[in-house]
Amino acid sequence: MITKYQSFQQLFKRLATFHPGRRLLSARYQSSINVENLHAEQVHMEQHDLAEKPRILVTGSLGQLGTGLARVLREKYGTENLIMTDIIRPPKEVIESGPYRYADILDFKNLQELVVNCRIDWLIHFSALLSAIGEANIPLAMRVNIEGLHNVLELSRQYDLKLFVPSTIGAFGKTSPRNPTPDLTIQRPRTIYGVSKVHAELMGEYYHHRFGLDFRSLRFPGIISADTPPGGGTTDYACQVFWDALTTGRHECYLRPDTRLPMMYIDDCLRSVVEFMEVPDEQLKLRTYNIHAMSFTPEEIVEEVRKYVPHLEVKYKPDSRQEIADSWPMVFDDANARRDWNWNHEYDLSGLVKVMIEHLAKRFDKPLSMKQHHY
Ligand SMILES: NC(=O)c1ccc[n+]([C@@H]2O[C@H](COP(=O)([O-])OP(=O)(O)OC[C@H]3O[C@@H](n4cnc5c(N)ncnc54)[C@H](O)[C@@H]3O)[C@@H](O)[C@H]2O)c1
Ligand SMILES: C[C@@H](O)[C@H](N)C(=O)O
Repeated sequence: MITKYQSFQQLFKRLATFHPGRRLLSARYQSSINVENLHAEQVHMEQHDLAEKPRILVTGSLGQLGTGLARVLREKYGTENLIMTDIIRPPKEVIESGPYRYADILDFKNLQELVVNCRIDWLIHFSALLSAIGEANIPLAMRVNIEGLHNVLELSRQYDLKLFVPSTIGAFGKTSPRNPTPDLTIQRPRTIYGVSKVHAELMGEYYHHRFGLDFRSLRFPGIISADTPPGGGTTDYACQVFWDALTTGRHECYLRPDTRLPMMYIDDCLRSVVEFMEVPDEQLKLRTYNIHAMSFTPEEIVEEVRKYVPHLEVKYKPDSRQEIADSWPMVFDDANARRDWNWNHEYDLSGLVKVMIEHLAKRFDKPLSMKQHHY
């Protein structure tokens, strides 16, 4: 009856390798004793498995990164396979774009129910309080960033989920080498955000070694996007400057003009998550990798924006975010990501400015003039 596969074990092994919910299959096949039915079942399971894509739950999906990631993942894995969650009342377009559920990262039972009822295979954990907003509400940041992480780690262990938790340039501090900052070095951040991210990196690595959890993390630079506004970080100025350039023509920057930080355009960031989640486990030498694209100062990005908006006026008025920025990497060393899973960015500073200006010009209905693209 078993034609292509020599034995029951061989068939089970093959099916188990390409099914994301390995435990379910293993339970099903271990308890199956009707060898007569195996051939029919094999054909059925293979068809099913080839068509099957991972079912993914994204926490904190209405933030700067989540909405775009949901769009990208839905294109790749199917609309119904991606469940967006957050504690925010969703706008109409989100409700119309696919499944959305309320999920507070502090409510373990509710998350558990979602994982079970929606048959989740991958969990992408985006809920967090970012660096500046975290300093403004440390008790809440500890709950969301640390207790929240404990919940997703436990859920992922119990249900054998592949877990992605982003880390950040903020996971380093003044005592880390800052130009460039390698993957493995001193990490003594001085923000609750950074401390919670180092905790996440270490806990994920621990769960990986202790329980075999497929934990993956990328340390993102500051992410720049035109769709959803950033959520209270230290790198937000690099998004705001575009809005201001195309609306008021005036920008007040809360960092000194020479503050150098690593940055990345959102399309590169979202692509990195998709590519990284698909890398075979045995190819990964680390559970957390730095990824880099470009590095610039406020005065450098302003100079580039002025190529499109020459009348842009900028004032510099450093505030408490300056101290945070001064403790972060200036340039990320991402050689390991490039070597182990072929990470590569597409957007440099001029590419970033061009695409941001094009997006926002459309949004604010300001057509690009032919002459040097100036407004
Ligand atoms: N944006 C960046 O520049 C950047 C850079 C490095 C790393 N990251 C990381 O990427 C992830 C996403 O960042 P983002 O920029 O989209 O952040 P964001 O602040 O824009 O979004 C975070 C989301 O978490 C949600 N949230 C807050 N409390 C919650 C709770 N109790 N339960 C469930 N959800 C809750 C918020 O409603 C929000 O939608 C974060 O982990 C962040 O640390 C972001
Ligand atoms: C860098 C990143 O983690 C976030 N944008 C912040 O500034 O807090």
